[in-house]
Amino acid sequence: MTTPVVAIAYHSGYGHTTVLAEAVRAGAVEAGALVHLVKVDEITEEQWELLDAADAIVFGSPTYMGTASGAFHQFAETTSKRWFVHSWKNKLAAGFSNSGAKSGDKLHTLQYFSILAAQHGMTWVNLGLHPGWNSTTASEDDLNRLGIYLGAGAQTHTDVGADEVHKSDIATAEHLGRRVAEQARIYAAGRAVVGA
Ligand SMILES: Cc1cc2nc3c(=O)[nH]c(=O)nc-3n(C[C@H](O)[C@H](O)[C@H](O)COP(=O)(O)O)c2cc1C
Repeated sequence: MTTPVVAIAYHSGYGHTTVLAEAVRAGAVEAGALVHLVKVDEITEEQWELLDAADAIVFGSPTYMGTASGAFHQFAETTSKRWFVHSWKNKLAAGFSNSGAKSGDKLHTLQYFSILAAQHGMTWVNLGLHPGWNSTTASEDDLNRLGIYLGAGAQTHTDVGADEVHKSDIATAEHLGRRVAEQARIYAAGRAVVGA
């Protein structure tokens, strides 16, 4: 059985989104993937090559002013060199974001990631979970407590440290990592069968 390679390309200004990136990594490793964590604001040429060789790239950023951070946008603009030659075409993609407010417009950040993926011809992997915390019998500790389908969302109060990222959001990010690794394995096996 092939080992899927998952890269997590993320930015975190103050460490909260780093906790989620590490959770995505833990989930993907649990599902048998080889995982590379790449901080996009410190990316090296070797790490660009890791992204180029990955089966899946998971994009992550805090939501700043209703979108991904400036550092992530700078990275995204630099990916245009890959876009020109379609070198990321048919890789899998997914995303996660953290915000201070419950919504905080982070859906827009996830939509932005999915459009970035589409521009590269990548195939988007959604969260694959029903919403949690949406009935009187549900709990704030449910998986996907923020009820997002497109990717993994997290909310962390703006006056707490990275050690207080919500455990449900961490578990949801782990779920995304497992799902991306599982989908990458299925995709790679299918490609081997059809010779693509
Ligand atoms: C410049 C800036 C802009 C922000 N914009 C938003 C926003 O649009 N919506 C929101 O809910 N939180 C916003 N926040 C709060 C961050 O999303 C939140 O603190 C997050 O946990 C930061 O993650 P990080 O530590 O990985 O940078 C903003 C924070 C900063 C510093």
